[in-house]
Amino acid sequence: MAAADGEFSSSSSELVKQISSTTLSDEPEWAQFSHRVLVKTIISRPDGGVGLDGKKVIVGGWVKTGREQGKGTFAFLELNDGSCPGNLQVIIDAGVYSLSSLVATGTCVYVEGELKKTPEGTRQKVELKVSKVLEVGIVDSAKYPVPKTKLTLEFLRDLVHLRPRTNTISAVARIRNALSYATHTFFQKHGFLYVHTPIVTTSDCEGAGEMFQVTTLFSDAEKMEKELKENPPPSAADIESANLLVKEKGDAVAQKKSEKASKDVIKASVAELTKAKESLSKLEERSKLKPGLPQKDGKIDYSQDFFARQAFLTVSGQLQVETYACALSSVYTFGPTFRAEHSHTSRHLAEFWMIEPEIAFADLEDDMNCAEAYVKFLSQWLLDHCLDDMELMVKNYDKTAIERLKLVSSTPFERITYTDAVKLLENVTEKKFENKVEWGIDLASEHERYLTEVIFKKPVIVYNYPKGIKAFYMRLNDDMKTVAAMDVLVPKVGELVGGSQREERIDVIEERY
Ligand SMILES: NC(=O)C[C@H](N)C(=O)O
Repeated sequence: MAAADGEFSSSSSELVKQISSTTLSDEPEWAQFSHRVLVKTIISRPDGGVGLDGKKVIVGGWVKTGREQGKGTFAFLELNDGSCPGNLQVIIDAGVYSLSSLVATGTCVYVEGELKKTPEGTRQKVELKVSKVLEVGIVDSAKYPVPKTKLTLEFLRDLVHLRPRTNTISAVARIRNALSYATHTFFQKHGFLYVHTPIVTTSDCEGAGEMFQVTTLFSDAEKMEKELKENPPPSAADIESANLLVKEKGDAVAQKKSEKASKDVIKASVAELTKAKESLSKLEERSKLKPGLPQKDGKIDYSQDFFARQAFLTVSGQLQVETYACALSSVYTFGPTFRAEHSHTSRHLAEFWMIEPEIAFADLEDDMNCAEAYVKFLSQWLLDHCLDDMELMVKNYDKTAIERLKLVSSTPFERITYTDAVKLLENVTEKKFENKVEWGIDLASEHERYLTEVIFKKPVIVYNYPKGIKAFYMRLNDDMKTVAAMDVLVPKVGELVGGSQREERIDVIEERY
């Protein structure tokens, strides 16, 4: 196991070492599908871009800050294109373009120029001296709502179209992107197949949480109400007269027949009767329309819903992906999941993305090895690929984030049975837990964090949980009291991963279900 972990964590840092030790190209890296050079490929080079001194490039981005200088003879722009948190410093002479229309924060610019080494000691290693402004999307600085100053995340919720331009939201987007890519890289590298499980489903897994219902009954009912208002249903009198008309027309046909009228006359009379019958049945059909939700036996009639039964947004793709594991062997899902819990904490999101691997021909130890290797791989990946964004997180949100990534990526996780973990927690005297510790309880977040942060000071895997607090599909251990389940706990978060060995004995699972 240690060998496997070592392999995962070193492989991505090895890659970074290899990249940085190779000779840097002295040509800018032009984007493949847009006519420009990404800012990241200039300023994030190990030499800070110095090797590109004198090279012509085109860049595009949005001005973070801009200022006119030298009594309006030139302007400095800090240009960000989202490819990395850093900005490229851009200098434009007044002779090249009207400076006042470029300097407002948020202005979109697409410019051509030459990269120049900056004097020793300046923060930037290179800057762009613009020779031509190719495009400008101007901004009215009096109205632009995302100024240089920090805005609260709450406030940014109302600026949906502009918030990706803020340091925080763009860093989060890059970090999520990196973690998604790392997730696929990890599982693909280990031969797992990516399976898409349904987002709309009738299954609630093991009752993992409250579900959001997916239904068209409400919009159908609203449409119906509107329609009935515009076009009221027929009254009893309308139906009565339509009935009378059918009767009249029927009598007329009989009359014509008894008079032995010509074929054409009878045919015409029958056609009138058919018409009267059709309009009666239409009226009868419409008279059945009722506003509100369809009901049957005092309950909502889901047979009239879109799927002819109740459907929900998925809380977990596990049960569906298990069916694929029993045909394709090791598989994983990675997609959005939804929980309608009215608990508004950072631990309870209504919508989140979940990775659910299912490993064939494996036991709990394989499961723990996989979880540990995956968490280490992601941590190392962030250190290797998103250090600049993580530094922003450390500065503004979470002082120890990088320290913890280093710890998680490099330290073997402690493994302890639930029973031993409870014993350790029962012996704690220096702290009073809000929730009493005793064998059989579901460990609360305070217990999990105490184990990982105070007792072990590193990630911990707790395994073999009491069967009473775990799902029916987890394998019953020989002690008949615990199941082969495990949770990975990490400092400051608590539970990060949960998993188990599946019960393969049909009689045991049937009894527990
Ligand atoms: N809910 C969990 O965390 C357990 C996980 N679904 C499992 O596979 O065992």
